[in-house]
Amino acid sequence: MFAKLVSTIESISPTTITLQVFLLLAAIACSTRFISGRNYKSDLSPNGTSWDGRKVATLPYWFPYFGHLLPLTINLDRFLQKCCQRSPPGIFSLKIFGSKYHMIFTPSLTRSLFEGHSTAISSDSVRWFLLVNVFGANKRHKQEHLRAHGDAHACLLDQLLSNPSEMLRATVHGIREHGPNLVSFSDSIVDQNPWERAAAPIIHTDIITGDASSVEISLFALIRTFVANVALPSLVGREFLENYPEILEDIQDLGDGFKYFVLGLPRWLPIPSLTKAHIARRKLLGAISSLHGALDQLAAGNEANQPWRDLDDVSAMLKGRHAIWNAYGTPRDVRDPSDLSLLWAMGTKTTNLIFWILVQVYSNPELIQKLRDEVHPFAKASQPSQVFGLPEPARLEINDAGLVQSCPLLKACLYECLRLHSKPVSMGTVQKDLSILESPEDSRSVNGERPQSFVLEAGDSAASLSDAHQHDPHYYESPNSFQPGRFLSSSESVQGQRTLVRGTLQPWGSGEFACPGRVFAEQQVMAFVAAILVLWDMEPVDSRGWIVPTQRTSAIVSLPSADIRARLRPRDLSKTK
Ligand code: HEM
Repeated sequence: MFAKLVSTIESISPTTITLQVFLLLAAIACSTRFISGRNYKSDLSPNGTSWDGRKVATLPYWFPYFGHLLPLTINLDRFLQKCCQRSPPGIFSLKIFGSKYHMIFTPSLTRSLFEGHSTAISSDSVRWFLLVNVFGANKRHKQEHLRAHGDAHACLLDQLLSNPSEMLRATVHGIREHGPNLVSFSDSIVDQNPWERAAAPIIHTDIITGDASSVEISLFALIRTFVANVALPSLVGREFLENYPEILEDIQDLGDGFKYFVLGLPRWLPIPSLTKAHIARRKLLGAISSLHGALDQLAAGNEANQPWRDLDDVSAMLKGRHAIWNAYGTPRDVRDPSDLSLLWAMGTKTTNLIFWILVQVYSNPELIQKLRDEVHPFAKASQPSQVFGLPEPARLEINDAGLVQSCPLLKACLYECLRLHSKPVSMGTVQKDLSILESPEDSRSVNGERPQSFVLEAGDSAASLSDAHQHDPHYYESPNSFQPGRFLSSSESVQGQRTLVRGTLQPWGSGEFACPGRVFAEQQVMAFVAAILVLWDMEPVDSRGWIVPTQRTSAIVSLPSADIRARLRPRDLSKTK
């Protein structure tokens, strides 16, 4: 009997085995697709005659257990976009590794979940997942992280949501000091500012006078490096950037590997941006660890160790969290990644956003004039008279509170750029069965039927895909064009101004988990943009005029897919009001 079995197996050629395995897999895939497709159709039809308490339909998939993993890995953005187009109810589910992920892209369903059920949804596991997978925390120390997290997060909120925060004051001080030196007109690398060196400057001279008249630069490189150089010291102190001059490249490399970290791809895969992201993360964590070591020395009453000398300008937020972690005995491999997540947030999201606003605004001469008129009372540039025949740099005054309170058009440009160029995501795990409800407005806009409610079960995960809503023509007319006016009220307020109306846009995420840096981010973006507007004229080098670059996805705020060259010249301040 045994001999017969062996001879039968031996008689099967490897080609036959491969074919049989292939046929078996194809049969499994086809039947999985058939069954999941049938379930999808039945879940899409109303629950009996009722639109209430519906199950969320899971999109059909081919492979059991892995579910939608493959198309998500191949092209995450494109796949999610197609899923949204296929899902009339504004919500759909995906299966990954046997778990259910509800994806919501209708504003009222998002609000109903993240604001209406904030106690029934937890972001702890998502937050921990990102801290481990993206920022390199040690997964064995989850309990230690959870013990200190409440206090460390409260310290962060306390500092970032206070108005004006210490970090905003430091940033505005930096903008005042360095804004007039965005480009220095110096052709010696030694005399150029770090942000100019990153932007490959070429100085153009006036044919008649022979004087330097404008500087040609790579705009994204200039703005990113300038903003980061001015803003990051408000968090980690100036010495951090002096001791680690390559920090911006490392933050950028970490950002480029973000999606691979999220997907949990192993380090050895031959993907160049994944390898670079690992190296960058190790260097960044090393730099933060060194700073924490110096803070430990100070806390123990000693001198800070080399290379640190003066840590007075390190933010109260960073020092406060450091003290909290010391009190809890939180291990280094949890606290360093936590601070890295902050450094990354500050070194990418606002820098990218400021670039997009400047490109959109400078490409519209009428808009730029309106903005300059609006910000004039709160961002004033003046030219001091020459001393001993030497030209003095322009002087800048900024009233950040005035900008935020009284410049609705500038704020509308900020929100319109967030709508066009950001992909905010809120995620959480459902803790107990719950039901989320669509608003009548959304049901009219999205599916033209009566409002529906959906049931989510404990243990499922849920995420809001605001990007789909941000480009939905049901909510935003001509959704791909830049129209800041859509965020302004149609009538004027008592003070004779139109006011900002954010409507259903939620660029900072939703509910309790929304971005804790939102107040600070909005204030600093407005201060940077206003300062550049009042100090600098800008024109594109491309003879076709300003061309807003296409975007490539980065976590939250997109990157331009290619940089653009622009010419900067200081504004003639004698002619401005
Ligand atoms: C244009 C600028 C920014 C945008 C569009 C933005 C947007 C977001 C979004 C959508 C989230 C996820 C919220 C959620 O889960 O619902 C988030 C989280 C976060 N953001 Fe921002 N953010 C910006 C700037 C900043 C800045 C400047 C900081 C720090 C100073 C910051 C710190 C954080 C932190 C720490 C979290 C995680 C919150 C948590 O773990 O609960 N963000 N941000």
